[in-house]
Amino acid sequence: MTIVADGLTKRYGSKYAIHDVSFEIQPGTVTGFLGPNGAGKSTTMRSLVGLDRPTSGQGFIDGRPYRELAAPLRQVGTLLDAKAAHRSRTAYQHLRWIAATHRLPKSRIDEVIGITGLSSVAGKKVGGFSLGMGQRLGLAVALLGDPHTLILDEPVNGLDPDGVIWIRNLLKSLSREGRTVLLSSHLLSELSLIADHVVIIGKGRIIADKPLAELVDQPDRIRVRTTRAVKLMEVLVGEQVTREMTDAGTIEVVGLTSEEIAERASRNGIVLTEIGVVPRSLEDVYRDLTRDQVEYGSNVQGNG
Ligand SMILES: Nc1ncnc2c1ncn2[C@@H]1O[C@H](COP(=O)(O)OP(=O)(O)OP(=O)(O)O)[C@@H](O)[C@H]1O
Repeated sequence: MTIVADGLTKRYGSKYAIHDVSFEIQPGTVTGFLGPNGAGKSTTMRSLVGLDRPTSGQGFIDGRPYRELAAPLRQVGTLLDAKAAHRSRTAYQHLRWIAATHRLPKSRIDEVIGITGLSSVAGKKVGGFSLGMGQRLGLAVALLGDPHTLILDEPVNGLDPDGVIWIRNLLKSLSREGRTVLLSSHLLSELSLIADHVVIIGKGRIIADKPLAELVDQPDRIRVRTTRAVKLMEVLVGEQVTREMTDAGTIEVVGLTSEEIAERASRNGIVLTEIGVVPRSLEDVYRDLTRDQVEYGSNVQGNG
């Protein structure tokens, strides 16, 4: 019950939207798919389910190309365009119409309406839905066939804080049932709460594919504060040491332990006013990995 991308490549003219993208997404995990704008997340996900035709390479769901699945909705649920519903249909009609294509019972429609919290608006026209309601309806469609595999493009987008917590719990419980969940998101802090595994794409190529814990398990970054930061910078040199003055009195060091830093400072008569380990977040790792991969970045430097 895996999702496999095998050398997926999609070219528009001379430009590669994705280039030789390969990965294997395992059941029982939530995998986050990350990348800057235009990196190729949607193209990859769409290629996996036959909505984009790759120039070369292939996607496999449960060992088969999507088009060969006998009952696709029962095998893989997708949320790839939340606005795909017909605006003049009600949410219930939209679900009933899709359920009919796979001979799914009406009881399942009621179930997914319940799961996605749409009960009070099921009779309303989709055209009047907010982005968040549209996302919930898109998820209801994805869950309709009770599939073992889910491919969701930005499912958290537009949800209110309660909705964000709801989807976090939903996706975690689906993965605990042994299902395979692949989702893209720009919300890194949220993703670090949901995902067990992370795949990062930059400029159409995979640049990381690791368990989240491994990805953020980097050498300790030690933050020290002192009134003599310039002098301390001179003292903290070494072949494997990188150090950066993050503001006037603060230095962040990688490659030395807290003890080594304190010892060098003391030997040189420098008083440290603070010393501690800076935890690495998914956001830090992501920014390091994608620094050169941003296609539509601004030139304005943030403070962080
Ligand atoms: N129909 C198209 N014609 C030409 N180029 C395209 C087309 N669709 C996508 N692209 C290009 O392919 C690249 C990948 O786009 P894609 O939408 O997959 O990125 P993404 O990672 O999903 O971006 P975002 O985070 O902004 O949604 C981009 O450079 C985009 O401009």
